Amino acid sequence: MTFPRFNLAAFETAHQDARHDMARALDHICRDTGFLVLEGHGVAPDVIADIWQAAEVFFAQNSRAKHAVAPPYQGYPYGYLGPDTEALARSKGEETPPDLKESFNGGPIKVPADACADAMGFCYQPTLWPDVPGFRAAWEAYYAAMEDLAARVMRAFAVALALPDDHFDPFIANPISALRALHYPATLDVPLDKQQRAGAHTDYGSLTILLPQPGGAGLQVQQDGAWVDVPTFEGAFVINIGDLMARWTADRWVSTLHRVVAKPGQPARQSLAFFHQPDWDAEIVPLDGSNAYPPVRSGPYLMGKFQATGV
Ligand SMILES: O=C(O)CCC(=O)C(=O)O
Ligand SMILES: [Fe+2]
Repeated sequence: MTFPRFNLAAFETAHQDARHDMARALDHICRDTGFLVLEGHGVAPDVIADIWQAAEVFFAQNSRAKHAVAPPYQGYPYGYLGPDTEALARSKGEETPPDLKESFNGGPIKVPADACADAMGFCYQPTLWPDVPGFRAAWEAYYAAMEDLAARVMRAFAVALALPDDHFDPFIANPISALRALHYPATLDVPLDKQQRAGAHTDYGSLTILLPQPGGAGLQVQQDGAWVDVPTFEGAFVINIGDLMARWTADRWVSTLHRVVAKPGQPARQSLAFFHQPDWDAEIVPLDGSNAYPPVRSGPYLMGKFQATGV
């Protein structure tokens, strides 16, 4: 399969017929694989290089330094998760050994003044900043760039769904997205049975913006029962649809099962995943007017999903 690509800047500047054709192509991709390579994103190379390097420095620290920013209690959504703490396949009810990875997680930079108590107790808990020079500034700059980019992608999505381009704007005024830096240590031996770098799962939210290790292999999507490699392109992101968007579109669009495969002798791999999530109170009702799914609020929906993956 040739992996679908979409150029956001070309879409945004296209006129009438060309724009319509691109929107149709985007709709097809989201119905078919729900994964695409995003070009023309306009994120400044410095913003990417700075967070990439800050994450490398963070993960290169010893375990004690990393655990200094571990979640203070179980269920705290942010901080450092060491090896043996997460198995993503459990979100699909599959019992597997823990994923061969470690991660650092952070939440929204701005807290709205009227956030409710449940939101304050979950997604608006503070990000725990590691003692790595320049980390916080690099992280916040990248997070802000991802928030802007996700809003632009949501506009393209609206057009692809034959809606006004600002349709989603009121739902993503104060998004509760999370940013996750991932490090997959080099694999020496054969992993345990069913053990992966990231077990097969779907993402939870509206869309994910992934920056994979340049030239690195391992991310795979399931297509017709087979695992297909996702290619990496220098300077491009990988975008995928999450469960909430599939639900929003009444399953017109697919939230595709994916994993990061583990094999013996792999070099270390790093990636950054931005999980875009509409405002806590955004009510997600099927866009086609059907009753395919009852309404859910974005925040409680996310909280419910979050609980299943700890080991
Ligand atoms: O690291 C990657 O390439 C993908 C990770 C992923 O799918 C996730 O964390 O949800
Ligand atoms: Fe994922």
